[in-house]
Amino acid sequence: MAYETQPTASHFINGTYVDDIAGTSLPVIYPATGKVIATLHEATPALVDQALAAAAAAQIEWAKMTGRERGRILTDAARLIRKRNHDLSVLETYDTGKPYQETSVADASSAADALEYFGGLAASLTGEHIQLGEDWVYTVREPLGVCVGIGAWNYPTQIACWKAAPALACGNAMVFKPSETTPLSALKVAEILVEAGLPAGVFNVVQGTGPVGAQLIGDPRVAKVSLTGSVPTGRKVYAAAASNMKHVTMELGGKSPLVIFDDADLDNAVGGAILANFYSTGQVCSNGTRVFVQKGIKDAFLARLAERLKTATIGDPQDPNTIIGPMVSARQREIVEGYIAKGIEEGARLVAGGKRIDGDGFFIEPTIFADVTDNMTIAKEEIFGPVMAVLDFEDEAEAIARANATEFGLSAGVFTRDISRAHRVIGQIKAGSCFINSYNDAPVEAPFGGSKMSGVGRENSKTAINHYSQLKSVYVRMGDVEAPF
Ligand SMILES: NC(=O)c1ccc[n+]([C@@H]2O[C@H](COP(=O)([O-])OP(=O)(O)OC[C@H]3O[C@@H](n4cnc5c(N)ncnc54)[C@H](O)[C@@H]3O)[C@@H](O)[C@H]2O)c1
Ligand SMILES: CCCCC=O
Repeated sequence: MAYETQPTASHFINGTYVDDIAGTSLPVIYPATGKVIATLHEATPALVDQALAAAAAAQIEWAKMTGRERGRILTDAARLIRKRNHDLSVLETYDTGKPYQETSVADASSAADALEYFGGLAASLTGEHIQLGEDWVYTVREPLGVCVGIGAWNYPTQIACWKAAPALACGNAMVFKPSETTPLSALKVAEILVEAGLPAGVFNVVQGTGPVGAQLIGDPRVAKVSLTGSVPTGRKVYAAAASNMKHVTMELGGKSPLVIFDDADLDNAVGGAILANFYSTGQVCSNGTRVFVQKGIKDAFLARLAERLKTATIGDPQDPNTIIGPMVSARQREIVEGYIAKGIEEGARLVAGGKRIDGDGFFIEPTIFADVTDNMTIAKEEIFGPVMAVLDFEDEAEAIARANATEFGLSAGVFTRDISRAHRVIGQIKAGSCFINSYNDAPVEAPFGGSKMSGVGRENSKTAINHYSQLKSVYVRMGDVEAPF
């Protein structure tokens, strides 16, 4: 990769880049060309052990610092990230294939938001005083210890910081394992944190596939595991963590509903459906991929959608004019193609896209199916690609029942001008992150996460602090102890 600010080795442990060529080779493929742009190595068991030992040692001193001191380092790192937004966005685009037009506004900047927000909170993380007559209890908010973060490939920089920022603010240390598909960006986050003053060992990055993640989770030094990934991986990670009673946060997949009523503003509804399906080439966990459109607006909705889709430039993701980039990998594109074939086979009406775009990169056309029914595979399973399923509905009660008929519960959206109906509908949908006349906003100030099979716990907001700290209660008796004998 002809890119001067790329990371210089595979892992970042104890404040510095390290490598061990004994680890299995991990080629990094640029999704837009299919070419190998870097070759990293998976962490060997010895390197994983080294990272955990560094984290365990560093955490003790890090937790002794005041919240204000810890917060200042995190906010300084946020400033550095913002200053280097261009370079980090170029790197994120190499890592993921997502268009620079997106990475330059949504990835490094979202990471900086998290560091800034939790850096700001760090000084105010306190316990409370509970008066009980003349006795009293005080609580102390303590860090958990060493936390493990495991990332998916769609938002590598953001995921690293959504996990690291609250963890570090609370006085924990972290070992982060990025997805093996997108290993580059988290290394730059580690480098910047150290440049901002983070003590060596507090944030470490090790590369690898599932077994590296499994070694991290199984280690007795680890107190908490936060995973962003698919439901099948979530089941394994949750089970492994549960056997040793570790804390968990699970940010998993979804098949979220977006309900568009007849009275919705047409262009806003179409815009919402675009944001809910084609951003990041459809590789967004919270995407509203089941688009329920009320019968009266359906034809106008599909026509306007088709018109707007024609204006989406597909191509070189480093070109600032490109709107839709490639899928992250050849494998992910094959999965998406499999779903498109299934949609056609099961009788959905293909109204746009559906084909791979010839060339070396992993490009595929943004795809829209209409006349989709609830029992079709494309309406039931997470595709994680640019495939929108449009389903018809008649009335509100039907839309709510069908929206909830899924094992997932990550997100949901509703478009209507009737604000009472908007709240009534969202109030009945079982999902963690919901939108009214909008879609896929994820400000750091608001909790983010899913219900049902989509996850456990929440990232972002003050709530995340509860997932990276625990309370110690101390009872103080002012009088004599009355014992039974
Ligand atoms: N809810 C959210 O916030 C959110 C955000 C982004 C992506 N996702 C979900 O992530 C999925 C796509 O990402 P993906 O394909 O990288 O997911 P994945 O489940 O295949 O992998 C996620 C991570 O888990 C690791 N892993 C795999 N097996 C493991 C094991 N046994 N032990 C420990 N770690 C293991 C992988 O190496 C990777 O780093 C989608 O389902 C998407 O919805 C969810
Ligand atoms: C909108 C941010 C979603 C993160 C998950 O993929």
